Amino acid sequence: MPDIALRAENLERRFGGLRAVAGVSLDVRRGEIHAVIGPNGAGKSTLINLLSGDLAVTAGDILLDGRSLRRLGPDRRGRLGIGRAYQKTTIFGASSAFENARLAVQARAGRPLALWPRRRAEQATDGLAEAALAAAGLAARGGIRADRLSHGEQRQLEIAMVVAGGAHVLLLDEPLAGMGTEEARTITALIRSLKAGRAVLLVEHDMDAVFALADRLTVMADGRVIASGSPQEVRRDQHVRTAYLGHGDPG
Ligand SMILES: Nc1ncnc2c1ncn2[C@@H]1O[C@H](COP(=O)(O)OP(=O)(O)OP(=O)(O)O)[C@@H](O)[C@H]1O
Repeated sequence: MPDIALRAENLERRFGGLRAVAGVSLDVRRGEIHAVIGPNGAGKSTLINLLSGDLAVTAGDILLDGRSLRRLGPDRRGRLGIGRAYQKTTIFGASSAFENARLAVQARAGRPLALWPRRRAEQATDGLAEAALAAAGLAARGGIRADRLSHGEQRQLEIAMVVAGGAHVLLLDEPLAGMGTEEARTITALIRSLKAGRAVLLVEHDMDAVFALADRLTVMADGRVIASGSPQEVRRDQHVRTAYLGHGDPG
């Protein structure tokens, strides 16, 4: 049986007369990176917003391990294990990278850790924060003020915070946007390392990264899925080549 963590069923979102997402179904399995690609305006960001709970669905459903999330807001979804890396909006610039990671652990921990003896709770929180920083390649940068980190490191920190928050489903919206080659390589390796034990949904315009990372690819255009399958299958799909990738080889 496929190990489906997150499922979108006939998802739809209208903005007035526009169907930005028009009946999208897809699965994200544990241990896999499922990339969603498509031209500008295809509905990719809207889809991520529907999955995270930042936007309400017009129709359809979202299932996390079989449980409907449709009526839950982003905070509830976060506590159930859906983590979204927002572009810098969650980082406190004046706090250190470590303190940011620590806050993310505390936000997840809530009551359970609060019931522990104070010293033990603090040690556990620190340990989880350090582990998350290490997982994001920032083990040596914990003491640096977040606003002094490079652009790429700040993106690493956002990912560390999602990991620190205990997410097992990760929603990544253009994690490579605005990155230089070296930074993109670091983040690509980081994303690859995250899929062990987690389900990753990745929206990304960098096709080199997409084809390097994706285990499964869904192509959207005009709010609909026009193709879905392995990267090799999608690459061969004539409809996709015409609609999006152009006639040339995508890379
Ligand atoms: N809040 C909104 N109100 C009205 N229309 C919206 C809103 N958000 C998105 N849209 C429209 O929905 C469609 C899909 O937009 P969306 O941002 O999801 O596409 P996208 O695939 O993420 O594009 P890009 O690759 O440029 O980020 C577009 O036509 C967009 O103008």
